[in-house]
Amino acid sequence: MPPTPRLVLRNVSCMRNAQVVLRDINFSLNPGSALALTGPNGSGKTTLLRLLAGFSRPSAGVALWNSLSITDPGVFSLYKLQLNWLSLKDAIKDKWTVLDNVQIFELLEGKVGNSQKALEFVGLGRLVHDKARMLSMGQRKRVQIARLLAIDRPIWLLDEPSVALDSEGVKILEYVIKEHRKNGGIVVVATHLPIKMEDAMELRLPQRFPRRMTLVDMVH
Ligand SMILES: Nc1ncnc2c1ncn2[C@@H]1O[C@H](COP(=O)(O)OP(=O)(O)OP(=O)(O)O)[C@@H](O)[C@H]1O
Repeated sequence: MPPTPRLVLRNVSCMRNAQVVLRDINFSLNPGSALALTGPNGSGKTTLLRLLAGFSRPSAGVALWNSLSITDPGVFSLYKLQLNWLSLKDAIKDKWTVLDNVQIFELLEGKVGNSQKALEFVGLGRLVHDKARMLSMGQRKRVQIARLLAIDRPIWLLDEPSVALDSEGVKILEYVIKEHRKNGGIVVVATHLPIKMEDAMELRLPQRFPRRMTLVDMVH
């Protein structure tokens, strides 16, 4: 018997403001697998990530973790401890040091000793004692990647993780995703920018509303 997929979306649809945002989405993710969510602005990538995080419920269909519905209260309290969430809202406290901004997540996780190493790994070793307000946008994104490493939970849900990263930062991101998958982690990335993830599935969400033809469409 093949193993039960860890994460499954079955016939999932989602309505927002009386409009269908997602229609009949199906996929399964096993330990070590990755999914790239792509599609135009407004096609529902973040909405789908939020469903996977259990932040909202599907209007139809079901999201399963180990065959259990993730939105059932008893299941969600365990499932949420499996998740690492990275989004454009970085939850970085400007008045805290760079190290504190990672360490607080590690401490809340009941762990110690990972934050400094994680920050060094993402290239912020020299800045650990600086206030976070000094960081550039790309450095703030690196802090978020350091949190992924310091907390080290199995399911990573990443919304536009490479925005603002330079080419070295993108390579670091690709490397940590690869290592996480080698250790049996699952990675779901919503992105407009190419991120190399070997053997990743791609789900391209369709344009929600047919657009009028633009000058760019006419040229092509
Ligand atoms: N809470 C909400 N209430 C109403 N509509 C919403 C809500 N969240 C998202 N939407 C709508 O759902 C659609 C999909 O939004 P979503 O943010 O998921 O798209 P996206 O593919 O992530 O877009 P982008 O590439 O611009 O980040 C949009 O039309 C958006 O306006």
